[in-house]
Amino acid sequence: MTDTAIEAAGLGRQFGRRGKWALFDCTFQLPAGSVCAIAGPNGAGKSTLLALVAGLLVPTEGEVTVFGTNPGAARERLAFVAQDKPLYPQLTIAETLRLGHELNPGRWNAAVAEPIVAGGGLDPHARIRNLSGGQRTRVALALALGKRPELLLLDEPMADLDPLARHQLMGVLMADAAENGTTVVMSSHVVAELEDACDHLLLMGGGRVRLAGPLDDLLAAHVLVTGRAGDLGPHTVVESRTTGRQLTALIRPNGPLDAEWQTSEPTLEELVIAHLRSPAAPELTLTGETGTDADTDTDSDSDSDDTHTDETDADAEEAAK
Ligand SMILES: Nc1ncnc2c1ncn2[C@@H]1O[C@H](COP(=O)(O)OP(=O)(O)OP(=O)(O)O)[C@@H](O)[C@H]1O
Repeated sequence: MTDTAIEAAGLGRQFGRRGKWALFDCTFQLPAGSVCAIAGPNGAGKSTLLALVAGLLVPTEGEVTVFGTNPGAARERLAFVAQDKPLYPQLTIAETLRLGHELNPGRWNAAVAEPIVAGGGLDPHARIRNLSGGQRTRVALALALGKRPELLLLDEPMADLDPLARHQLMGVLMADAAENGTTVVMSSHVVAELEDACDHLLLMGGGRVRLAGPLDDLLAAHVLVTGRAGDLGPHTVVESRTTGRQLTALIRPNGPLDAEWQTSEPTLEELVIAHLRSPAAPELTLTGETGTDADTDTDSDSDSDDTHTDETDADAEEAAK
């Protein structure tokens, strides 16, 4: 038994003949039972990280463990909804859920999976190939939750859902996670969507971890300051903008702030956007347990890895397992 759901140490992955690093030097810990948001710009390495944690990709360097073991050995305990939602197109929805049952003997819970499908008014006899993108997402989420995973990995799960479906399925996901203590890791570009749901944040950029830790601690480590343009002295400036004589900056205070600054705690959106605008800002990893932190300054290749990009029957089988 371990209290850590995911531990990555120096994790990295290269792709293609030119060996481009999609992810490198990735080190973080996620406590079991957390709901973690993964944010970051396109190409930041979010999907690569999720595929490594799911055991669908092998690291080029470093290591990742899931519940203290390698991801392959933890396969039964995790479910992964990949960005392209691989499912068998020729099966019906009912056959897909039956396959989920057969591939997860002793774990499968139809009472969780079936209402998710029914909630979208889907005909169980409809074939996957005839479903819309959002309808396929609903089936993929039903398959993942029906498996009763201890770790649920979701790569932009809500991207093709309408606002009502998004709201309803997010509610189902969070209620289910709270009831069962499921660890959830979810990437999204809609930061507002993550704010209410998540208690941990992993902000990626350029293949690296930029911010990692409990969300409240990360927010508390930053201050938005406004005042007459002046010296921010010993503080770490993540991003600053000047309008006339007025300066607005997101900083990490190193000591007391001069009383002349107006200060407030940033929202998640302000924190993420400031870091996205300033890719060279120092990284920050906080660990809730110890309260310690590490604050460090610090061509696309078309050769593809089939495991990661192609919608194959193997991917569909992975999704059902
Ligand atoms: N199979 C692959 N073959 C070659 N390069 C790849 C492959 N998969 C990812 N990459 C590259 O690795 C980098 C990270 O990609 P990844 O899909 O992990 O980013 P992401 O943060 O999920 O992006 P997005 O927000 O657009 O989904 C990108 O530069 C991408 O081109």
